[in-house]
Amino acid sequence: MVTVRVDGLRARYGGKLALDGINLRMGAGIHGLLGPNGAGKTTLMRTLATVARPSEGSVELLGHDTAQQDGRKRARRRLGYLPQTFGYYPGFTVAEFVEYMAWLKEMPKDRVPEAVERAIERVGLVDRAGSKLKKLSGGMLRRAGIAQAIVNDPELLLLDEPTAGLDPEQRVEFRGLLRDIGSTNTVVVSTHLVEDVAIACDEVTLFDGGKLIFRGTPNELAELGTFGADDARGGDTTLERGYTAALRAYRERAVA
Ligand SMILES: Nc1ncnc2c1ncn2[C@@H]1O[C@H](COP(=O)(O)OP(=O)(O)OP(=O)(O)O)[C@@H](O)[C@H]1O
Repeated sequence: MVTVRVDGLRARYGGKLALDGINLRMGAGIHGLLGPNGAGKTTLMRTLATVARPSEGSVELLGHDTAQQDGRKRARRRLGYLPQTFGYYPGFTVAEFVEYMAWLKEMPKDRVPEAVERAIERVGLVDRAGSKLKKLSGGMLRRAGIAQAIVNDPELLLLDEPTAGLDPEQRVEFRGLLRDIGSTNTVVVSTHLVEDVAIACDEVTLFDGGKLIFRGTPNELAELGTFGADDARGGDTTLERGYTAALRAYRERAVA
């Protein structure tokens, strides 16, 4: 089932196109968004989260047309979003923060306490549930951010650089959580880390300069790198070389 349907999406900041003619379909599973700085990943995430409005094109989420106010409202109740940088009240505890976000998502009141407890447990922060956010380490704060994103059991989960600041053990646990959620729901993860994509994602979408330049499985991206195995500049793994090869091929085509 298609849960994300994007057609002819353009996003402009002033005169600059941050996303240029994006067409995309996604369903259940884990989808990785890759690309160099400024490729447009965060802009796409913000658009899917309905925080940013497209300059052109249409975005349908879980069957709701986000051009309509009512469609955005309905979609928001069913999605979870971890922004790259997120605002919070530093004096809130982890539990208060997750509860507050559940309230913003208009969750039924009687479901909130159990949902908050479960979300905090799933990110491994039970022993810090009563700690103020300002006292948390960067990795713990990010886990609190993930907890608020999943508190409503979102059918569409959008995570912008979720592994930034997580240590290796937390990364492994986080990937387990992603697999769990991605087995039935749509998860979109933006990352700089090619290895995160290799291990966790079912599908990779690569962007450069606001354009979608590759879509396929991690294996298909890695295959692009097998021809440059002796070219150390392309990366240390076949996936890194595939990533570099896809970017180079696109840039060569764009110049020609
Ligand atoms: N608020 C803004 N005002 C003006 N330009 C912006 C704004 N936000 C993003 N841009 C521009 O839009 C383009 C896409 O940026 P975006 O943050 O979506 O890329 P990204 O792939 O997430 O990059 P990064 O990997 O560095 O986070 C860039 O050229 C960026 O400079």
